[in-house]
This record gives sequence, C-alpha cells and structure tokens, in this order.
Amino acid sequence: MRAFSAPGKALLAGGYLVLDPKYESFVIALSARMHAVVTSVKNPGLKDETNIHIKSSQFNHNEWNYIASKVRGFAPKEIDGKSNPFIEYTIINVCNYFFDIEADDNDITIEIFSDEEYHSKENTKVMKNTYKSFRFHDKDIQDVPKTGLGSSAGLVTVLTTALSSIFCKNLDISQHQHQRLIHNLAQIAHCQAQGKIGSGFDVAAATYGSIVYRRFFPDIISDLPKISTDDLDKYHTALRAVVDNSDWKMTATPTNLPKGFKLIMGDVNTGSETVKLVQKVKSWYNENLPSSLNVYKSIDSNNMKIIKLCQDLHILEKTNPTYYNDLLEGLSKGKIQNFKELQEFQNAVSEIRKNFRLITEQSGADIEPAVQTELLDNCCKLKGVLTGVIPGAGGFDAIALVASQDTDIALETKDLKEFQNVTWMKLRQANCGLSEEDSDHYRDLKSEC
Ligand SMILES: Nc1ncnc2c1ncn2[C@@H]1O[C@H](COP(=O)(O)OP(=O)(O)O)[C@@H](O)[C@H]1O
Ligand SMILES: C[C@@](O)(CCOP(=O)(O)OP(=O)(O)O)CC(=O)O
Repeated sequence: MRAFSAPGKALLAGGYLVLDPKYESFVIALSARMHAVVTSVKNPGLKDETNIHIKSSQFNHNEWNYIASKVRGFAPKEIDGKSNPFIEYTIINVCNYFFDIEADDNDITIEIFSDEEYHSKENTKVMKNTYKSFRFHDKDIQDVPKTGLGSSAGLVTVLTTALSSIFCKNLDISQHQHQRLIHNLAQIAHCQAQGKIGSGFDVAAATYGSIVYRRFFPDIISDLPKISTDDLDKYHTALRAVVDNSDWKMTATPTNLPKGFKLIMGDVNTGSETVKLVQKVKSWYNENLPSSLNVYKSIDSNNMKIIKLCQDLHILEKTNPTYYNDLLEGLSKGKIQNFKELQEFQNAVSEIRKNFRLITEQSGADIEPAVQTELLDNCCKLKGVLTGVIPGAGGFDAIALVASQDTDIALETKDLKEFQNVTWMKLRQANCGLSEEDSDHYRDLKSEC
C-alpha cells in the first residue's frame, strides 16, 4: 500500500502568455491537494488482463472498474459503461509506457481523495481521522461545483504516480528523473483527456510545486500516433521516445513567495469558462497585430519584474535581514510607500491589470470585469495586502492576493458589504509538489459526530 498527493495551483502571473513557449509564468502551488492510495493483489483468475478499480468515495461513492489488456492497447473497458476520460487516459499512458513489464499484481485498487477547497462545500459531511479530514458529497463528481484549483491535473498526476508505482517498485518521487517521468506521462494523459493541448502549468505545478514555468512545445504531444490495435507497438514505442528521450524544452524552476508574504485566495462563487476566454483572446491577438504583441510584451516585462522581485526579496532576506524585517513591518502596517521593492511589486501588478482591462475591452473576453476590478481595488486598500489579481484566465473565478503573513483577511473584511460575495478559502502556498504520504493516514475516516 502506498499513497501520494499533489497540489492545486494558482497562476499568479502569466495568464494567456503562458500558452506561448516564448513567455515565462509564475505559478503558485496550493496547500489543497489531491491524494491517491494504491493497493494491489495477484488475482490468479485473470489471464493477460489487469483489473483497475478507481474509487472516489467522497463523491456519492463514485467508482470506475476497468479491465485493461495488452491486446486492446490497454484501452480500459469500464464494466458498467461509465466514463471518466482523465482516469482512462492515465491508465492508457501508464500501461503503455510500462507495456513490457510484468507487474507482480494484476488487481489494482486506487482510492482518490481530494481536499475540501477544490469543491463547493454545500451538502457535505466531514469524515476525518487524526491526520486527514475530507468532505463527502451526496452528488457525483461531475455534478459538484468546482472552485478552479486544478482538480483534474492533480487527479491525473497522483493517479499516474500511484499506477506507475505498481510497475516500478522503486519509484521514488524525490528523484528528479522519476518526477520527470510522472510529469511527462501526466501531461500527455491530461491533454488527451481534455481534447486540447493547453499550457500544462497545472500539471507542472502538481508535480513540481511553485515554479517559474515555460511550457513545452505542443507538437511533442500532438505528434503522438493514435492508439491502434492493428499496430500496438507504434504507440508505446512513440510514447517511450517522447517521455524518455525527447527534449520538451520546458522549464519548471522552483520558486516561492518571499518569506513573510502569503497568498490569500477568495472564491467569488460564479466561475468562467477558460476555453471560451482563450478563444476570444486568441482572435483578438491575431486581429490586432502588431499592437496586441506590444500589449503582450508589456505584460511580459511586468511578469518578469514580479519573478525577479521575488528572487531579489529572497536574497535581501539573507543579506540584509534588518532592512527585510523593516520592509515586512512596513507591509503589515500599510507603509508600502517607504519600500521601493513593495512599490515596484504593486506597480508591476497594476500594469498587468491595466493591460488585461484593455484586452477585456477590445476582445469582449471578461478577463478583468468591472466588478472584479472594484473588488481587487477594495482588497488592495486593506492593511497588510500588497496586491491582488484574478489568477489564470481571469474572469469571475477566484481572486488571489499577496499579503503579509500576519494579515487576518477574514477579520478585516468581516461585516463589510464590499466583500460580502467573497469566501476566503482555507489555503496557503504549498511547500512541495508531488509527495509520498503515509498510507495509514487515510484509514478509518469517521464522521464528526
Ligand atoms: N476527486 C475526483 N474523483 C474523480 N474524478 C475527479 C476528481 N476530481 C476531478 N475529477 C475529474 O476531473 C473533472 C474536472 O476537471 P476539470 O473540468 O478540468 O476541472 P478543474 O479545473 O478542477 O481541473 C471531473 O469531472 C472528473 O472527471
Ligand atoms: C488562460 C490560460 O493561460 C490559463 C488558465 O488558467 P486557469 O487557472 O484559469 O485554468 P483552468 O483551471 O484550466 O480553468 C490557459 C492555459 O494556460 O492553459
């Protein structure tokens, strides 16, 4: 029995630009995690087939029971005809990657758990033990509203890890080459399940944690052949080559918010459709060249300022702790104007937001709609708050603030009508990407009362 977990994400800087390998982005991994607990047994009754049971009991006892066999290219068959593409493409890719390894066991059960912040808490019951606490819903997974933290990317990443651990007994996710294996397999499965090749920052954060990210070239995935039972070798040979030997040309450099700063996320309970926003922005971009390129260049130079400022603040904390402590105190007490680093941080974010408001106006894609502008501006007036953005694709999704560690946002905004539509989420910046957990910590979950 082994267990793994992977974090959710917030794209703090780099929305839209991250789709182009030309630009780098700033991704914060979140304390909300997806978990997978895997067990396996040898079932002598099964010939040349593997049973894979995936249980997601938190969602109305959802489960998917698959049979996968080499002769069908490991295309999994769900015994009741139920479908979950994220699970299916994970099985296909992991099994095809390890096609020549005879696992000791052929009956595998993986239990999925997701931390509460990924989904709406309505009509839920808490089940907990000394180590973990999860919310149980009375609806199926697809019917429970999401908060947009990247549940499918986290799911595919932990599932890829859990299933790989059956074929690769010495899987050690603290090793760089194993992280790379999981990342590449999960990235492929996630794109195939979504039916599109996005930037992949969510899978990269699920694997590597908070990162400065430059995407892979999309053709690395789109060039993979279709799985065909006529030529089974074709897919797994190509997959192995892409996963192990191709140069993905992506970068995922570990980063973090500087010490004494924290991320605050607020859910605004409406949500936006990323795919539609991306389509509108792409059309606007292509129809407005070269001025749209200048807008992107301006956003990029401010994204880079934020990344650089985080690095500079890390250094300052070590080299000039007295000044650094004064700066943190200045941030807590609302004396931002006395510290050039804080001012530069604020200015960079306001330039980015200004550009996104311009794109909103010209493209019709609600990236920073007026109600969110008002909300963010109000947040920025709160003591301890340095700045705020709508992460990722923007729109009516969550807001993300950068604030001093001691900011008590719930207390500061309590009973203020301008914040009545925001629910402050129980989230922090994560301290790691993919990690191995103690499988005993998921046993004997009990209802609170
Ligand atoms: N805990 C879970 N158990 C099973 N499937 C899950 C779970 N969390 C997410 N999924 C799968 O991911 C889908 C949601 O993915 P997506 O729409 O990409 O949302 P997100 O933006 O949160 O990644 C769900 O419909 C389901 O298929
Ligand atoms: C526009 C984007 O650059 C960022 C979208 O970020 P979100 O965090 O909004 O993403 P979803 O979880 O997919 O809704 C598209 C991309 O990078 O794929």
